[in-house]
Amino acid sequence: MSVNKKVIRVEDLRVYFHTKKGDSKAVDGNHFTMYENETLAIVGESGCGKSVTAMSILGLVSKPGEIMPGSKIEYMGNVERGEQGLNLATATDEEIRNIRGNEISMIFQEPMSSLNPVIKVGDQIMENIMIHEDVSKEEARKRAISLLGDVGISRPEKVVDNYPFQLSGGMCQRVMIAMALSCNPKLLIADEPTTALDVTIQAQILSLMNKLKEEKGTSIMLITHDLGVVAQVADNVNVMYAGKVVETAPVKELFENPKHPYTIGLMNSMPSLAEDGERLTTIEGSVPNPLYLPKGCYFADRCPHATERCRQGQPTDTKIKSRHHVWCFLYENENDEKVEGK
Ligand SMILES: Nc1ncnc2c1ncn2[C@@H]1O[C@H](COP(=O)(O)OP(=O)(O)OP(=O)(O)O)[C@@H](O)[C@H]1O
Repeated sequence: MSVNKKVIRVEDLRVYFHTKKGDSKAVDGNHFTMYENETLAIVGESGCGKSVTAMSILGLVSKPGEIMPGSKIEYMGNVERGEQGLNLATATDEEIRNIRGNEISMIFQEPMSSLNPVIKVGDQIMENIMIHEDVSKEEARKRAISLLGDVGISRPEKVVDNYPFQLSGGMCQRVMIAMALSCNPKLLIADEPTTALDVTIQAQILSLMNKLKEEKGTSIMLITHDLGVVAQVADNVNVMYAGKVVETAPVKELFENPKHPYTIGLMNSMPSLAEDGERLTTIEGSVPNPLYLPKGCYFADRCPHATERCRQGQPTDTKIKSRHHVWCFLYENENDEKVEGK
């Protein structure tokens, strides 16, 4: 059991895109809890609903998308202020604006497209500080320089007056992180933050995120395809498939004792996890179209263990041990039996 405080609790989150062909169920019953001072990695193939989950927390789902009634994204930051938890799924735009960029902030994969090319990077950081806090321009500039230093930018007093195009991709990503950190967020959402960067910069950014968690107690959601990255920085992992979490566990437990056939498939297909000379396998088939989801387990068509039962109904939560849960019929009667092949 974690002793850390809860930062966000997601229950039955459903996000549908209402299209001409019908409802595309991008997220369909997602649930998880995030804690202070912990990094939760969300992994899964493209189209599994990772980014839409993040966008929901940030109140950035727009039409034709809709966070469906009954969904709960309870933000606990308010509880510390003596208020009730705020359900971000139903909060007003104003309530979300007060929190976004401030208590909850985000870094995206493409820093260049998130930074404004015609505004100096320092001014962009200062603006974010001044929107949320009552500080003078001088004070905000001092903070911007100090933040640029914190994220490992040398000569921050010079870089503060640079435009994004004068900086490399890695530097821009650091600027984005500085901006995301400018208001000491309780929750940082990082969506593939290192995918576009070379390995050296990637390692630096990941260690920066670790430092942030340890020093400030920030709760971090890391969205990634890369299980190698997960192994380096995550405390807990949610494996998502077709809009749902299919397995959740502390990182060491997940790597040592993966249960869901999809998790095992992902691990067997990761070059970064293979031993030298070990043959990589791929998971045949593809993620189902969220417009046409099957009646039973969404993974059944690709699963080597699928039975008729799996095609007829949805698996429910099986607890393997504390904080390790799996949604798979293989485990419904037995608590700790391994799937062959791992
Ligand atoms: N504006 C939209 N209209 C219709 N469907 C959408 C829209 N945005 C996202 N989707 C659908 O939602 C599903 C989940 O997308 P999402 O971007 O969350 O996946 P992801 O797991 O983050 O993938 P990736 O790793 O490629 O970023 C996808 O099937 C996608 O087609």
